Amino acid sequence: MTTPLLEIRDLVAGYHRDLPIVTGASLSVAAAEVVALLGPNGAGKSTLMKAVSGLVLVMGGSIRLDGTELVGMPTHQAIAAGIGYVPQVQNVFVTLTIEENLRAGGFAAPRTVRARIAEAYERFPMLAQKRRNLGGELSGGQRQVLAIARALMTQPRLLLLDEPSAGLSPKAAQEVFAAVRGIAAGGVGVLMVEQNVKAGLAASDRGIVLVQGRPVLDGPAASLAGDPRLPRAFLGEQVFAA
Ligand SMILES: Nc1ncnc2c1ncn2[C@@H]1O[C@H](COP(=O)(O)OP(=O)(O)OP(=O)(O)O)[C@@H](O)[C@H]1O
Repeated sequence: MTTPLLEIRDLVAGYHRDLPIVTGASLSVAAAEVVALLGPNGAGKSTLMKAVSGLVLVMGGSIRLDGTELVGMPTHQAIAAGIGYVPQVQNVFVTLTIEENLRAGGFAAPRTVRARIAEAYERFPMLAQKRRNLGGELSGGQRQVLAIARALMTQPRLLLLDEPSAGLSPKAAQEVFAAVRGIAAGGVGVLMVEQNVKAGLAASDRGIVLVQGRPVLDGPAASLAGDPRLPRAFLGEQVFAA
């Protein structure tokens, strides 16, 4: 079997040493795969993403990207190793132009910024059209696209998206999901937290349900969408992986 792009084993992480939020999570993401990370409010989805990005305390376990251990790496090193992270809120600079936002996203690799911006404009023509507009002038969906394009400026191998469809109309959400599929088609692995279970799974290859800090279901998106254990897990019932 080939090594997955991201391999998390027995991860324990949180904000205080004596209060783990992620309580022993194991999961993987392959290159070119979109994985939806689902689960009830407070399950620890965002905390898990932050652990991969080096933004919270890791008390145990391992997080490997293409075999390289990320635990203990500061965020800038995790980015250099191939992690791209789009947080749920405040993910664009509202007082900077679109082009300045992209430039800021490429700070870690200044020599390739121009080429990356050209790529971003090719992938997302809307950003090229609005390059001189401020981030704060974009619609919600356009902001998400900018936030994703900004994260792509460092050419990540794994993209972590925290609720990219939050607050968007169904049409805008579909546009963001289409962009995500396009990015994965280029070989990038995507781990995406989603509250919108149906649309999130429809845009993903696989789904993982996190409850109280650990995955309780993990399977192909299409079969998980119709799995009766899915709503039960959200309601707090104990479910067991098949
Ligand atoms: N900065 C923080 N300091 C301390 N505790 C926090 C912090 N951020 C989140 N938590 C706690 O961690 C737990 C999990 O939060 P997290 O945001 O990871 O859940 P989630 O599954 O992403 O939920 P949601 O869908 O509501 O965003 C919650 O109990 C929350 O109160």
